[in-house]
Amino acid sequence: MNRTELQLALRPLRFLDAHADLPEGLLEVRPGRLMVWNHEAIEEIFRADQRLRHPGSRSFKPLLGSRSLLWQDGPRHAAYRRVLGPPLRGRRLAESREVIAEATDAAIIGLTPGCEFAIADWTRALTLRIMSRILFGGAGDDLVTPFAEWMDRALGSRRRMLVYRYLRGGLPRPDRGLEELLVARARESARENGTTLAGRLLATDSPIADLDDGELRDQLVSLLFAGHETTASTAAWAVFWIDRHAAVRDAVLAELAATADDGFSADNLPILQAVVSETLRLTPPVPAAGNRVLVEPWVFRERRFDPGTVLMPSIYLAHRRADHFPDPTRFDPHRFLVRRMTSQRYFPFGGGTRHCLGSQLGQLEVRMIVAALLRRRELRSMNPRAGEPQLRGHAMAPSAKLAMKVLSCRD
Ligand code: HEM
Repeated sequence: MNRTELQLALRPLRFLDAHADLPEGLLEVRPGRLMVWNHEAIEEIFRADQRLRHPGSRSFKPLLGSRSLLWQDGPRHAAYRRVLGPPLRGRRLAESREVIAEATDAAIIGLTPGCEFAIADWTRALTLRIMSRILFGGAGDDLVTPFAEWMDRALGSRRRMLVYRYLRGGLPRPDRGLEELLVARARESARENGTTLAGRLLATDSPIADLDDGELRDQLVSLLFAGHETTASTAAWAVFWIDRHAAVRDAVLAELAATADDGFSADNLPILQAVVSETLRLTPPVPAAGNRVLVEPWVFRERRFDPGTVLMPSIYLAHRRADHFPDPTRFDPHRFLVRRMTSQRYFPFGGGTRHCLGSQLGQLEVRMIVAALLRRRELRSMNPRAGEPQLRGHAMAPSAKLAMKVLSCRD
């Protein structure tokens, strides 16, 4: 490992901030490994995505499994997207609305006046329950609790994560008992309720119905992981940013007071949606999209990159370019009300053939959680300095120390 890689591993955000102004938007971390945030290069990479390889990160492969759809390529990957994509977008999202509303309702009841709670833990527990119900049809404490404990063991401490990554060959797998429980729950759900995500994965007419237990396990873990950590961080950051900006809070509250919409329609709640978009810009839960590996030579601005070069699209750096986002470190949802962002400059959900399958579901959850919280509780941050951007695993998540206090109930 060279000096640059060491700095990136030990102090990733400080390292990224120090390079944000590099005009070319490219940085060779070591020979054959390129961080990319130049918008023209990003456009080329996402356009060529089908011809690139997506091998996944060394540390996450043991966690999610070597056959996770996150690093499959070719027809098998396309089949996964055909099966999982439709229920997670468009009108079919209405099927998840009740699940999100019920789970959020139950979580808010526990927030009584005077209580202080860690916002990131609270949103994480909630979004894991939601994802578990969408996947299996039931939240199941026997499954959700050990899953959350395992995630915390793997990602809860940056120091521990570095030890796993560099000394133990990757993040830890869950206990065998939990893996077996996940698989059994999925097969049971598919027998009883074909409309769950597990039911769709295992439907007899699905192009991937031949899944063996090992490959099924990898997809269940991947969906639970990708579907809750990211959404939880976004919701927690959104609550934090709203708390820090009184004018934004007032504007969102006024918008909510003028409609009965629970957050389902972004069109009815443009200011709340702008808050979600700006949260995803300034504190993107996934700071770098998945690694891409060149299969053919690539020439960009007269520089030639050989096959085998690993490209790392940096969402964090692209979102902090001052020429694209004036005063980039300022939280300003207004930018999303006056301008349409292009997908090479703003890509919190990645792009190309790997564009996040849950982008619409994730934003829906965040809107509904934030809308319900603001409507029903008056909150204040107890220690805003703990809201300093930081990483949990590879993801950006507020510190477990960031606490909110319930000042009063509004319902
Ligand atoms: C605000 C919430 C979320 C954010 C910011 C987010 C972000 C991302 C990003 C950056 C990628 C990588 C894309 C790339 O490499 O180009 C990704 C992939 C993925 N996400 Fe999300 N995600 C979110 C919510 C969800 C949810 C709710 C699900 C639920 C199913 C989900 C499922 C996936 C899957 C399956 C992939 C892999 C897609 C593929 O490789 O074909 N995500 N997400």
